[in-house]
Amino acid sequence: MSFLLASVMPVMARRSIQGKILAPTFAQITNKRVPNRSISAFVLNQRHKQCKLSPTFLKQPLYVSNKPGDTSSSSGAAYHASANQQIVARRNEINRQKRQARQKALDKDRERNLKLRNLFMEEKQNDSSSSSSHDSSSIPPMFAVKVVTCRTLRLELRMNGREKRGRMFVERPSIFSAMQNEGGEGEVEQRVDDASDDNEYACMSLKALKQTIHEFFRRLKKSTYILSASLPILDEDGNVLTSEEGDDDDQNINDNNSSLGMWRLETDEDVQNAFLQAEQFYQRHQEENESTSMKRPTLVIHVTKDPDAPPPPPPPPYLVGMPDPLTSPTMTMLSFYAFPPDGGISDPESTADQLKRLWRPFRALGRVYVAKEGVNAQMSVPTNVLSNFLQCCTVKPEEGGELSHVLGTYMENGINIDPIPVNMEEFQAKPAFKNLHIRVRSQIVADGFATPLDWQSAGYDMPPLEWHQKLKEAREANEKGVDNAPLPIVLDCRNDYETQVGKFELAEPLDTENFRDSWDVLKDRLKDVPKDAPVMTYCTGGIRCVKVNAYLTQEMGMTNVSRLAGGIISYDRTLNEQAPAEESMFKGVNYVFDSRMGRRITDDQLGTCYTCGSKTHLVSNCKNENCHRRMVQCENCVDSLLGTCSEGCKGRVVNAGMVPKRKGEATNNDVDETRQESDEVYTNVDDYSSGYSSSSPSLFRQIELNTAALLPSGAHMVSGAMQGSLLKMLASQTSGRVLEIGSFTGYATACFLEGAAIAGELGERKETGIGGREGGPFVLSLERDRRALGIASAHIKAMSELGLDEDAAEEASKLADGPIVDFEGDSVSFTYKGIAGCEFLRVNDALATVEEMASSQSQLAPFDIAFVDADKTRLMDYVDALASNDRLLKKGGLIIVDNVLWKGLVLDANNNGYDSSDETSPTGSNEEKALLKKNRRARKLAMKMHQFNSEVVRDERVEVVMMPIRDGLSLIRKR
Ligand SMILES: C[S@@+](CC[C@H](N)C(=O)[O-])C[C@H]1O[C@@H](n2cnc3c(N)ncnc32)[C@H](O)[C@@H]1O
Repeated sequence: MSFLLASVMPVMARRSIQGKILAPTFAQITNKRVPNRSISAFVLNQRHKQCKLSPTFLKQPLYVSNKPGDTSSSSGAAYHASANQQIVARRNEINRQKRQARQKALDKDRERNLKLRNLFMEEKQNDSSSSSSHDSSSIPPMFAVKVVTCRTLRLELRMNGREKRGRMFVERPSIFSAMQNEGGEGEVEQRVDDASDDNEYACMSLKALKQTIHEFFRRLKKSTYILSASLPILDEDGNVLTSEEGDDDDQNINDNNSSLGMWRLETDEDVQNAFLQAEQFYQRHQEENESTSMKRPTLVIHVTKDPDAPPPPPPPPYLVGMPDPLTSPTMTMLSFYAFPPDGGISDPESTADQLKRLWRPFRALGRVYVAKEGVNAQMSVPTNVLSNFLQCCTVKPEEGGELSHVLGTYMENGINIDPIPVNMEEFQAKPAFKNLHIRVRSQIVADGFATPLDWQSAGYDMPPLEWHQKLKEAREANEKGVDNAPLPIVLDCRNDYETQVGKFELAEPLDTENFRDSWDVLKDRLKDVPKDAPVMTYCTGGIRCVKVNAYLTQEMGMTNVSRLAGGIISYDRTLNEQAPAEESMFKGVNYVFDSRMGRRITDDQLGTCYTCGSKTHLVSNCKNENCHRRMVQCENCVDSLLGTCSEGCKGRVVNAGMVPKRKGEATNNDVDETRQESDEVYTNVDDYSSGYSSSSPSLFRQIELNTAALLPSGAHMVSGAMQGSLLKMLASQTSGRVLEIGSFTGYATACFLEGAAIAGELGERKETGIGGREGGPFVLSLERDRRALGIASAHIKAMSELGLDEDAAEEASKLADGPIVDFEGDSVSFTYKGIAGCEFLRVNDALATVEEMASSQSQLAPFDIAFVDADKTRLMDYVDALASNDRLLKKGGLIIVDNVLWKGLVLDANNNGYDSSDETSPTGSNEEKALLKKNRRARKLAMKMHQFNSEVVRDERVEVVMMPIRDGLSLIRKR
């Protein structure tokens, strides 16, 4: 009977089935206190112990270990790690090949440019030494070629600017002089055979000419065209006249109208003849004109659409007559997922490419995951092409469809379409998505299973109206107290923050922080429940319930399992469309995963404000970008805490120049539309200064996102964009040797490494090559937490292999799927841009290691910068160790200490000191002050920080500049 009781728990119950508090009040949070004395005793003991435990540093081998993790374990984590590794390996290989090809092209370009530059020099010399009589030996070593494209090609290939026409230079090999001298055109045929080695010259072969043209007009590669040539038309000063747009009428050229002085280039011989004619024309012109602007032989090449080329295949029927998506007045939000049968998708990479190609014409935006098991998409599509888009996803191959093996009938419950399209202006002001990201993942919903279940067998897919009826009946039976009625167990399979603001009546939240945690909760909840008990599950769009119900039926043997078809989104829409008079059984807000963060279904306020405990329906993310906590927060607290989650984060935003959103960036606001703020206007100088600082590369943002996903409680510790950019810039001004104390997830490490590489590239490269312990640009980062190190090293691995931009960010984004792979061993090393070394060292206690480094005679070359960002209670000890030894930190080197403003609380510490009477009787009428004072630990640490600041500024060995950036950064220069 207990499960029946649980299943009818009152909607507003504050405890979940796990007994967890649904949303802690501020008092609950701050009541978790650690007795003061035990903190300092613990620190002292640890330090004492760890000094003895940390002899490893000097024995560390200099080795590079990028080996993949152990996948021998049979756990779900191992399975996904191994699947992920395969994808990662493949992606890496593709990227490596792309990089190689890019590099090859660049090298070729560079070589060519160098050659041309030399030829120009030669030309100049010839010019100044040549006599006024123009013999063939004074012919400049380059031809000028004017390339003009025809109108059809321009339109077809959307060519613009310099792609329409342009001038290029091609080398004139010595063979040309020989041809001229030995009888001109008639000899050409013979010459070509003799000069087969010279076929790489654009003036000698059609292939080489086309290749050269492609280097300038890259889009031409996509079309079939013909080449024709003509001699230049000169004005009276000998300037080559530019043809007007439209001169190069396709018809004229296709007719090969020799009266226009053009001739087709179809063979190598044609090409050589054309260039010979250009040269003869040049010589004649030189002889006839004493002074002329024509500097070198010039040929005009006309590129025209080939009339005999096969016509392009007809567009698929769903594109025929499609309106221009850019003219759509609204955007429609939609979502769908598919689990194709028979082993799913055999090649997710190529399916992802196919989706990109097929969806490009619709100008759709969104986030799409493709994995072997299927596709999961959340998108915004211009409403005027919505029906075309839907057709593209579902139409059969015989009707021109290409996606029916992946989507089509395998799309569970079709496509969930939001009934109310978003006005385009509104959408642009606050875009739900900014791009179309189609990403390959090991799973479309990370579940943590060792082997995938059969997703085709996942219980009954209950239509929304039937679901509605069932819930109504259950509510009635519950109210009447009908004992024997088989009340269903209604399970809300979403995470805790989603259920906090809205759920179905009678539903029990699983209250997980992560979907992967669902299985233990389900086992526990249903352990005493008969196998045939009715279980109804739901989630936002239905995809998670496919997995939950597959688990319930296949792993737990439940026989009467159903799920809400299309999830809450479909329920909401169906009820509105088909039974608008019915009262919704879902109350509150349906949390959604785009920047809207929620759709309000009823006015009920189910959420409990994270900060004050009052009722609300608002969901937001903390405005402190280093925290970004997702939370339920009432309007009053949003106002008083300036959209942050705590006084600490508010302090950061107010007191420090931390990075709020950039100009034009989407905000993750609450669901109340009236509360949106303008992205265009800066209202404080911190926002303004970050908005007008150079933006950070994508990888850095991804490191923040990964940290928020994997180690959310520490997300605020990440240096962040503004501070990170400063660290990078400082490192770039030194010789690039940085000691970081406290790596965490590698944000600052990545910034320093970038700075070190810049320093390495600018400075004189050391004989030793790549920087390392013994010299050169090098970042050594110390950390004790293996989980953090696992993540940090994955980030730096992506950076060293793929750089800092989209590719690296995409690679790093895969980490967010988890699981966290703990760092194994003592150290790992990387090389960035072939010049800067980076090493993570796992230590027991960073201070002990630093002291050891300072006192030993190691081979370690001195550092330029030491970033002290680990434990905050022994800062002066770190400064002592670093200031006392020039072999560890150079004379004149920088010690950078983070968090010196301690959320602004150092002001209190400075003015009032720490008074323990505050603990029992907080004073002051101001609510903000009262809340602050409750945070005893923060205040004690602020006191410590204030003591450090006071001590270090008086220290004769150093000079201090304290910067109010982010949480306060002190630059301490060793005199
Ligand atoms: C504030 S975070 C570092 C953030 C990082 N520097 C960044 O900018 O992204 C502090 C890190 O120091 C580590 N840490 C704290 N005390 C330490 C100690 N005594 N020895 C080594 N690491 C320590 C913590 O595990 C944590 O990962």
